[in-house]
Amino acid sequence: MITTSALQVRYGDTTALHPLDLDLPAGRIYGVLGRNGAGKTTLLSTLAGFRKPSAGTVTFDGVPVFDDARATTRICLIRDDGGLGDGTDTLRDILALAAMLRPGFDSVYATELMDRFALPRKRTLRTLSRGQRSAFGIVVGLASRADLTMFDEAHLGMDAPSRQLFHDELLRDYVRHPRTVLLSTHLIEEQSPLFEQVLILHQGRLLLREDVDDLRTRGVSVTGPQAVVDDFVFGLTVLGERQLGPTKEVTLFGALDEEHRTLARRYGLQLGPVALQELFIHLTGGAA
Ligand SMILES: Nc1ncnc2c1ncn2[C@@H]1O[C@H](COP(=O)(O)OP(=O)(O)OP(=O)(O)O)[C@@H](O)[C@H]1O
Repeated sequence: MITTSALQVRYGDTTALHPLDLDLPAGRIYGVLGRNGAGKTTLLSTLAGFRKPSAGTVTFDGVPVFDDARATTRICLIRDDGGLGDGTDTLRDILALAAMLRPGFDSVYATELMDRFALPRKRTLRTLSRGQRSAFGIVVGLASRADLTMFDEAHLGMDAPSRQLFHDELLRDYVRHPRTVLLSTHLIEEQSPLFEQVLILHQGRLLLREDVDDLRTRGVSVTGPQAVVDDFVFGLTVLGERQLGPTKEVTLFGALDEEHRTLARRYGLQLGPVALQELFIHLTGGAA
């Protein structure tokens, strides 16, 4: 269990995290969402013990994470910049170092992943492309098998097939070796199938924490002939709309009451799930 108590982080005059009390039980995959500057990187790097809290505490199974190897050897944070040295080491050397430092590191699995991502072991990190560097970070993050594994926008620059491989591998390895995973991302629709629970940060505060399945019920899409849909949604909170010829799809915020469900059936309107991204945009203040 990772626990924060009145955790606060300031950079000079900027408060990146307002006092935050959070318990994250082990053995789940959490999505950490938030707009630019919401505090995601600050939170993850503080949970990893990379950054000292300005106030409050972070503990992992009761051990303070900052400057305590009992906790930090069990935690792995992969950042969008890789964070794997100055770039002059070869991938082979970085993997050897990770194997030395991390008690759970699986070198056989790392080799398997290196092949699957087609990464060249003898090259230095700085000679890799952006996407290859990210893929290498993913290899280190997965093969570390750390009890708390965090990926902070770690997929940056990776192409769609590589990201798919990352997601498939994460789920496959998570089932074999359950651990706590935090994924910070702006690719909400793409990564949401991985999440069990979502944390939304907004302006340095925890705006929402909810199981993904519950979050999805906070909205509904309505599809049907334009005029009928327009009548139906009058007075309701519209998040977005799409038109395809005479058919219109409107995304609504809030669960529909029984009266509206009956009306929808009567008029032959289709009700469906809503994209998490649309809910996220609405909850964090709209597209403006
Ligand atoms: N080293 C720093 N010095 C001063 N302010 C900082 C520093 N790092 C972050 N901040 C500020 O703290 C706030 C939170 O930043 P953080 O990087 O945690 O956000 P984020 O949610 O990860 O954003 P993004 O999605 O853009 O990566 C922002 O207002 C940011 O400008």
